[in-house]
Amino acid sequence: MAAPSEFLQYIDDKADAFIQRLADAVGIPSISGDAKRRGDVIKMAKWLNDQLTALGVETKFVDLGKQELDGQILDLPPAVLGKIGSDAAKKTVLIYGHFDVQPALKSDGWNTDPFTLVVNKEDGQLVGRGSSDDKGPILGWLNVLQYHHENKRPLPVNIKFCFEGMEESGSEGLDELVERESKPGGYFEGVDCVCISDNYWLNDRTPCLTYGLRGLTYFKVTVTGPGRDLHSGVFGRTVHEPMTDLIHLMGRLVDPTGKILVPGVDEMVPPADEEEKAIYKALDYSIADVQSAAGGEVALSSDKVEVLMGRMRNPSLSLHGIEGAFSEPGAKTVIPAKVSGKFSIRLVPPQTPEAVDPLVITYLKSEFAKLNSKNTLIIDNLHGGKPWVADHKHWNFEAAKKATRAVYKQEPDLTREGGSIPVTLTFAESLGVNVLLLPMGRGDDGAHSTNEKLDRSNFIEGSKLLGTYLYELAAIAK
Ligand SMILES: NCC(=O)N[C@@H](Cc1c[nH]cn1)C(=O)O
Ligand SMILES: [Zn+2]
Ligand SMILES: [Zn+2]
Repeated sequence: MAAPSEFLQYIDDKADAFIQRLADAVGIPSISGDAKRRGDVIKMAKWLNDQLTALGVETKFVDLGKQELDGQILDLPPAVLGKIGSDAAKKTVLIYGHFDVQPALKSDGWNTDPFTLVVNKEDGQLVGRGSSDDKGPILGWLNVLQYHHENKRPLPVNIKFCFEGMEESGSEGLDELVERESKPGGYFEGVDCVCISDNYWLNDRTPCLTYGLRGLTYFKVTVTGPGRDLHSGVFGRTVHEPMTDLIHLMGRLVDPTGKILVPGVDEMVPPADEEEKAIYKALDYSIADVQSAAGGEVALSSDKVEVLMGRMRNPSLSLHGIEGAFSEPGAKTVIPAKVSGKFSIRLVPPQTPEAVDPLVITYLKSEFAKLNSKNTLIIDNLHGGKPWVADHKHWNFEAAKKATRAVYKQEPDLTREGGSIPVTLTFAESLGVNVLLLPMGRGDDGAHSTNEKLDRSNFIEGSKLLGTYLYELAAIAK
């Protein structure tokens, strides 16, 4: 069943109003990882709830409990659940998205205020934190709802919504909710398939459907010893310096070619055979794409297949930062008393946090022991999630393929994503249904980075895609 042309026209006609709504959403700095912004994440939950109810969705907030962050006990932002339609003759699709964002400061290198959406008339870019990850896609669903509500048109499928405000910080509390509500009599009872729009095309020209995500395990490694910060002229070469120990440990985790040095981690993953490599070779991707998205000529290899496998089917270990280190301008001659290094490992099947974490912990302890340092090592695992791979021949993917052809007049790439959305696997396992990732944004959107953007055409055509997918779902026999 093709989407009505009236729907497609409506999305074009309302484009400016939809962009204004995106500006309103971006204007709420809903940073889940910053204790000071927790009120804004909750404000964003309320904003989204108001939008949904105004468009005819029956909603409810679900309290997810409390969290300890930066030494404070904070309320977790509520999940926003919704449902619209209960026609037993129609399929029921569960839509997930997240309304929290990554931190962003103008001083990180943004050209404009991250929380004021800038509409660039020349190149059509909508610049602001969350424009692509994940407020734009969430609002794409609202755009679809608005057409049906305003024009009193029935939706082609029943929809259930699950929106959370902690995705960028480990989705605390969500797995329990999903597991509970997937049981008979639960909120998600009757769901036939799941759709998540929260990742990106591989490049800036070819839409894609995504059937895999990497998992994640995130560590904080603290080295402490001195009772307070010290003068390096007085204590240099006199005491064990926490930063020296930490840098040594961090330097033993991964080599400059990306090889993970923790014994057993890379080795868990079987090498790709020629048949699998052919999948990556066929994708519309080039070294120029990765370099243009990265903003520098920094690809690890000149072989496209190697680069794609590094992102899609191999694990990676990234060093993220050091808390407690001197990082201000100037030349302070300090020996920091306590420093915490942060790193994470992206996991691929068959890796799980349960299998990888002990290897990391044992290795860090043995490397630290070799230093004969009198400092203390503390290892914390902050959060984790398993990788996920789906059947891309399922009717859920078929519907999305048809929708992509209809809207973009292109065949979508089939990709595995390098990022992580831990709840995806929980949906797949708890509900026992197929999960599809249907991205709206492009590979160069700069999610998690400075000057994050969503192209106007991706927002508008992407809204058409999401609506058309619902019509194509309705047309396919289960
Ligand atoms: N768009 C999905 C995404 O960005 N997911 C995050 C999840 C995460 C986990 N810990 C912090 N963030 C990702 O980094 O992949
Ligand atoms: Zn996201
Ligand atoms: Zn993200």
